[in-house]
Amino acid sequence: MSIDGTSESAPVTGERTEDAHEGGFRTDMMISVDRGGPRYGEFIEKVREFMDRARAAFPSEELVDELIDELTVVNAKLAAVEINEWESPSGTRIDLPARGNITLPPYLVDKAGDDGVQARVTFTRFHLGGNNAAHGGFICTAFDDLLGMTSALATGKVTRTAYLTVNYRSITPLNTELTVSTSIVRLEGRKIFVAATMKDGERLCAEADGLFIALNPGQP
Ligand SMILES: CCCCCCCCCC(=O)SCCNC(=O)CCNC(=O)[C@H](O)C(C)(C)COP(=O)(O)OP(=O)(O)OC[C@H]1O[C@@H](n2cnc3c(N)ncnc32)[C@H](O)[C@@H]1OP(=O)(O)O
Repeated sequence: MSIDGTSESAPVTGERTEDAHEGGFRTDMMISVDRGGPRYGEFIEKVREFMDRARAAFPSEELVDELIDELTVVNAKLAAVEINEWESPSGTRIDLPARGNITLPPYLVDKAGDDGVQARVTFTRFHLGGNNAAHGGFICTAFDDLLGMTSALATGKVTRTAYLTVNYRSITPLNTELTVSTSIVRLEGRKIFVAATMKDGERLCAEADGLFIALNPGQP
């Protein structure tokens, strides 16, 4: 059944029409660790493995034909259970790496407080930039999400990125557990200045500084 229960194959709109929007990221994130059941995390890992394998594969024409048929079946099953962004397990399952959100590189949070976050992130073949190094855009994605989390925890408010500057200091390897540490630089009214590092052991791979803005009520 689709979001409104009227169509079996509604487009992926993410719209939520039955409730007024309270801000860029809803104040009630409708966090749950139950959605999708106890094996949902395993499902997400299979999807991530698929993304890695699709990126790495050189299939024959016959295999491509076969895969298209199989994926058509899988996509139809998922289309039949589409739901809005607020209630989807992907993004709200805080018990899973990166909240079960396949848009993000998988990370595990070790510490999260109002002064910063420490996490371990691992880039895989899907995140390849070139020559076995991570793509810079995915490094930025990891920083953006973990700094967004940092800003939210420091203020208790819904925030959005105003700017994010990333300096790539050395090669960021794939298939290696990297540590990300974030901190609050200063708070000025609605402005949250933040910073972060990403390291492979002691080696600095990348660092970031950013400004997040606490949204006003109703701000998109
Ligand atoms: C636990 C869950 C964790 C979830 C984490 C998710 C993280 C993901 C975060 C994102 O990726 S958000 C998506 C990317 N960002 C956007 O799409 C934001 C698009 N831009 C906007 O919506 C607005 O420009 C913004 C909300 C950032 C600011 O607009 P406002 O109208 O609210 O603020 P305003 O323009 O009045 O500026 C407020 C203050 O910030 C300053 N400011 C705003 N943008 C700035 C900028 N870019 N650079 C420097 N200063 C800036 C501005 O000068 C001013 O300073 P003062 O108060 O001192 O006068």
